Amino acid sequence: MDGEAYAPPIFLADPNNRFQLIYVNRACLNFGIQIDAQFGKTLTECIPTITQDKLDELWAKVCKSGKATLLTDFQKSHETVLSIELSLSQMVHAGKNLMFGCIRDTSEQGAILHARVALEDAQRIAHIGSWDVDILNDVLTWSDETFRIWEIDKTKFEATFAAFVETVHPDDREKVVHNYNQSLINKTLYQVEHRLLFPDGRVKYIQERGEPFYDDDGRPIRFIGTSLDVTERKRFEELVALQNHALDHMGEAVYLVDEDAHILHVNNAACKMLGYTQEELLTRRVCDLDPNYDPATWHHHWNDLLNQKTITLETLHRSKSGALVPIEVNANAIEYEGRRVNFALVRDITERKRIEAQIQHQASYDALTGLPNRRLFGDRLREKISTAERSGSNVAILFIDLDRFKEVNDTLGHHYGDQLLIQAAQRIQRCVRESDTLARMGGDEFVLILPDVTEISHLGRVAQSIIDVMASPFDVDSQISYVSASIGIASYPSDVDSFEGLISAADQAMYFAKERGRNCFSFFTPAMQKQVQQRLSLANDLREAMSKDQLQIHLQPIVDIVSGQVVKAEALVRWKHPKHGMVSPDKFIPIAEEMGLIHEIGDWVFRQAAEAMSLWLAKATGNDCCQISVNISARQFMHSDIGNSWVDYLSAIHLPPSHVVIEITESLLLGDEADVMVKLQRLREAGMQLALDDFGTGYSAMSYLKKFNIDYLKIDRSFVRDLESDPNDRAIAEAIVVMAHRLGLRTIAEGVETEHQKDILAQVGCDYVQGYLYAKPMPVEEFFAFLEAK
Ligand SMILES: Nc1nc2c(ncn2[C@@H]2O[C@@H]3COP(=O)(O)O[C@H]4[C@@H](O)[C@H](n5cnc6c(=O)[nH]c(N)nc65)O[C@@H]4COP(=O)(O)O[C@H]3[C@H]2O)c(=O)[nH]1
Repeated sequence: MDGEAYAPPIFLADPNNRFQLIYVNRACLNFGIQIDAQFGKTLTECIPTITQDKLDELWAKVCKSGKATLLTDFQKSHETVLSIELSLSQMVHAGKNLMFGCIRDTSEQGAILHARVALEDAQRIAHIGSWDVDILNDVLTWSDETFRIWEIDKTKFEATFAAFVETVHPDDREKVVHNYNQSLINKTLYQVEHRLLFPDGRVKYIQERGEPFYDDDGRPIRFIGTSLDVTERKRFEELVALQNHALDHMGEAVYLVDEDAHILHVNNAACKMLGYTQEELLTRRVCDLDPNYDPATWHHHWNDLLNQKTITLETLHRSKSGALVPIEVNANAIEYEGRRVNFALVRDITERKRIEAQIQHQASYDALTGLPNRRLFGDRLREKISTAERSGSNVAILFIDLDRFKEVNDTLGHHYGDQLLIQAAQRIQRCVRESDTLARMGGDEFVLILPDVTEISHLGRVAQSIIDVMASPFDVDSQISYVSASIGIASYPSDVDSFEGLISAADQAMYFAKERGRNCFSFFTPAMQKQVQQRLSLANDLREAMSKDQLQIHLQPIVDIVSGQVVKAEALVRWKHPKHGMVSPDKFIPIAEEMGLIHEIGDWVFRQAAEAMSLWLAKATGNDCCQISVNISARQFMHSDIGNSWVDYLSAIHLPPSHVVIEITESLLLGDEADVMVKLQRLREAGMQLALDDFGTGYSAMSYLKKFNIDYLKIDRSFVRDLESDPNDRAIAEAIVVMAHRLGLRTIAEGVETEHQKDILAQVGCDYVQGYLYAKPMPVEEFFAFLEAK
């Protein structure tokens, strides 16, 4: 292509010949002015929009000021009309003054201008600048927007690549240059993200993209590209990253779930809770994790959520290992750009569930034995009763109370008692069927529910087997003890027709078994009801017995077996009940113990006995070694400060303590040795003596006798009773006496009713005798009369 192709269209016209065209160049041909065919035409014929007058006017202007311009339209072709600018001047050619004209297509320039303005606007709006590197000349051209993004004054910028690099954040320069060079070398797209650091400390994020151009020899000549200000996007991304970071560091799991239960997002806590990776969870639906949701129930749940906006529920999610994790879900329906999602906060409530279960267990089970407690027993019994009602069957309960447990507990300590209860529970459990319920009602009371009882004899067999398993000794920390069981049996509906009635009936039957001598069972009978009521009313009346002077002491003489002299007396309490007459201490002492009245009663008996002794001393002639003995129960001894108050009292009434004997039972010596020792020692140091009551019936551990400085052994009535007929009892009595004497103790035989018994006791060397043979216990006045009569 020659140079004219790029030259602007120019012409020469003769002003003196109606502006006839005398020259047009080839650019005019391209422009649409046909020179060959049209040569010799006037300018107005070629460009009809210019009139002759207008040309004259323009020529006059050229002649005057050297140049003139005209904007007009030009019908280039049938369809195209151009806006053209004619730049006119004069030129002398061949002695003629000619009009020289240059034509410029302003319509194209306008379009370019318009396009450039539009591009600038677009760049400004989009924050995209453009740049162009002329590599050969190291000239960098920036668009206006690039300058704006860079916040650089056009006029003050040295437009080179090096100058551009200088504008980049120092930490990012290396990366920018590296990427630029790599792109040039590899002929690849240039992409980089870098920062601009402004003098005031602000930072902008720029994303650059560019493309290198090469000449035919492969040399890079040009590099053009764009710069996008991504600061806002970056800040948003940072914010999103921060939010994700925060979500990932939340203790609670977060799920984002769509309408179809697809998991859209989960945080770290969710992954950790279920053992899945985030990718794994994002391929799952809630229905895949939650056994409580299938697509239908999920849909239902979704609708509820949309209605209520927020729902809190408990469910289970299966972890990767297959374990079910109990969770609490706080689901929130949220809408984002028309899309509804469930933003759920999910908490692992395994620990809470465990504690709840534990509390539930504690509320229903006895902590010591692990058996159902009174509450659960109640629920189960009600359940069995209603089943029995429907099926017409019988439900029985066995009320089991451990005999002498309180004594063991008081004397051997609570730890011992607890361990014994555990062992007892295990033993009873061995006697029952799977369908039976054994519960602990508290203390030493157990109850057994036996549903579907068809044969009453079965109940007896179960009760007996329980009694049998209790017979073997209990061994706790190598300390042996014996505890038996008393059992009461009642059935629904054959004995009673209510829940409460059944429990009370079995309880009454159990008391009856106790009264029958313990270690046995009793079936409920209506007569028991009456007895229990009596017992209850006794308990009520006992509270007032002291204040209403209904208690008395009776004295029973104790006789020296050799001299036949009354040398001692035992004080035995009596209750003269206004309605029931004399109530035996065997009946009311246990009630007093249960009610805590034993201390008051015991103190009162002691003082009465001490006063009686003082009187006896005052009346005695030459028998100043006489003594009075007072019973003290293990409970009374363990839970009171008897030593000091009694010693004080004796000194207040001027009675030498040597005239008092305290009768204790063997069980007392098995307890907290140190405490018992101290208390007993205090009594002995004060001068009182100690007698061990009911010897032979309990533990009969000889070692205690010496250790606790016992003075008298009282041979129990049960050995004395059959002395005449049972050679064993005689042997036992003799053994006790021999052993006691060896240890320096003296013996008192209780319950001596016949001369023959007395003779045998004398033969075996017993020291003292007490019993109906001499006298029954009698009021104090009678006792003195009895003494005088002798
Ligand atoms: N069959 C028969 N019985 C005889 C004979 N000689 C005496 N007895 C009875 O045997 C019991 C002897 O008292 P214990 O073994 O200490 O047994 C006493 C004692 O353990 C307790 N007790 C009585 N008074 C008190 C007291 O003030 N405090 C305490 N803690 N317990 C007492 O009540 C138990 C029963 O006392 P009691 O009914 O007075 O019964 C007395 C007495 O009346 C006899 O020859 N034949």
